[in-house]
Amino acid sequence: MKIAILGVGLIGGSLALCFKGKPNLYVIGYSPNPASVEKYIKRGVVDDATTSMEEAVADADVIFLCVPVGMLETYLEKLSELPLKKGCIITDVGSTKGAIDRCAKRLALKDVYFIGGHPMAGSERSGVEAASSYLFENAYYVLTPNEQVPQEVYDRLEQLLSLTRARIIRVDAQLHDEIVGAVSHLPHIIAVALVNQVARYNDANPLYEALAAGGFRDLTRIASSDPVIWRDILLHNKEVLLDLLADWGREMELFRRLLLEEDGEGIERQFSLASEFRSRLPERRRGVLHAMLYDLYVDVPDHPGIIAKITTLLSDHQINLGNIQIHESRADVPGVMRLSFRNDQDLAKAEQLLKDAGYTVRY
Ligand SMILES: NC(=O)c1ccc[n+]([C@@H]2O[C@H](COP(=O)([O-])OP(=O)(O)OC[C@H]3O[C@@H](n4cnc5c(N)ncnc54)[C@H](O)[C@@H]3O)[C@@H](O)[C@H]2O)c1
Ligand SMILES: O=C(O)C(=O)C[C@]1(C(=O)O)C=C[C@@H](O)C=C1
Repeated sequence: MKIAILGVGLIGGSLALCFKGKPNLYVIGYSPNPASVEKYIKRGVVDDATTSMEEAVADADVIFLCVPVGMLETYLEKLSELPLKKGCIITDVGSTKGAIDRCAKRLALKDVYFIGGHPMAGSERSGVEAASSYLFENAYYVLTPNEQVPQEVYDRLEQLLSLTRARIIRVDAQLHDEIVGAVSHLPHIIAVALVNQVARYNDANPLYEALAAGGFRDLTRIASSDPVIWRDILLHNKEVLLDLLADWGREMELFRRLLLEEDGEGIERQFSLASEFRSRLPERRRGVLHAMLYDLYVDVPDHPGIIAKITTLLSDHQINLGNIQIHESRADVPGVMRLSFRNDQDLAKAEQLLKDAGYTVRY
């Protein structure tokens, strides 16, 4: 089976890594940029790569469009003019589904099929450098086939996507945009607006930055997401987001009123309601981010070589580190290192070792 991936970035690269090396699968990547093509090959995420879209899609059984949402329609239009293998499935990974779904209907493709797709997994990072074969593990992967897609075709794509170890779910394209607007797009807007609000205060007094601790960081990780990717997503879900922002204004107004009236009970009620709903959210046991479930934090003094000391201690005891992050590393300020492990046993072993070595360990 030949799989063509157009745009081998975070998502395209992660898909490629899920497929590459599997029996009877051949993965070819496409980018108009020769330097990107070279990079895909050098990093070994694809079997081959090319700057020719014609070559990438010729005889392909499945084509994945993994470019920014704003480019998807242009790509689909280009594909509709190329000779493709009969029965070929074209799918995308865009974070909005309505517009591309309407485009596919308009193009009325012949002998090939379009099925919209959207893996509900990602990161604030972008580019093939951030790709991982674990990215989709246990995450939901939405497919939005229209009524013209035969069941057999849908099943073929579903079977291929089972290699991502994601949970495939079928959703209407418009409903997808409404729900994902609320659980993904609106949160990105809020994170960015909050960071920008604080950044303005920080211009006048840099103490804001110094005191921005866990709460601010937890809530705003996604504010570091790629500006172009998110420009396109927001513009392609405009109507839904305008309604959601109006609703958000009402949520904020409620808090304003509770404060003005010094309604402590009302404030408590809001926190209890939120906590109750949040505790019901399914745990996101997925690949790279799955490692978050096995995280611990170590306070690290500002000593030269401290990172090497900790990682050597762990590797000397055969403990595999999934990920490592330094949260603060300014001179004279103790830092916090986040260590992510792949399983419970490694986490427990690491905790004991680090404590025995005199480090302060927290969850
Ligand atoms: N980032 C996420 O968390 C996430 C999650 C699910 C779906 N998506 C969707 O996946 C798609 C890709 O996003 P990503 O996060 O992998 O981004 P990315 O920036 O990592 O990858 C985008 C790819 O498209 C290519 N590209 C960019 N502009 C192009 C252009 N003008 N012409 C041709 N190629 C171009 C880039 O070279 C890169 O290979 C988007 O449609 C996005 O909405 C993103
Ligand atoms: O985890 C993140 O960083 C993400 O932004 C992932 C996320 C999300 O909002 O959940 C972002 C965009 C996608 O289309 C799907 C998933």
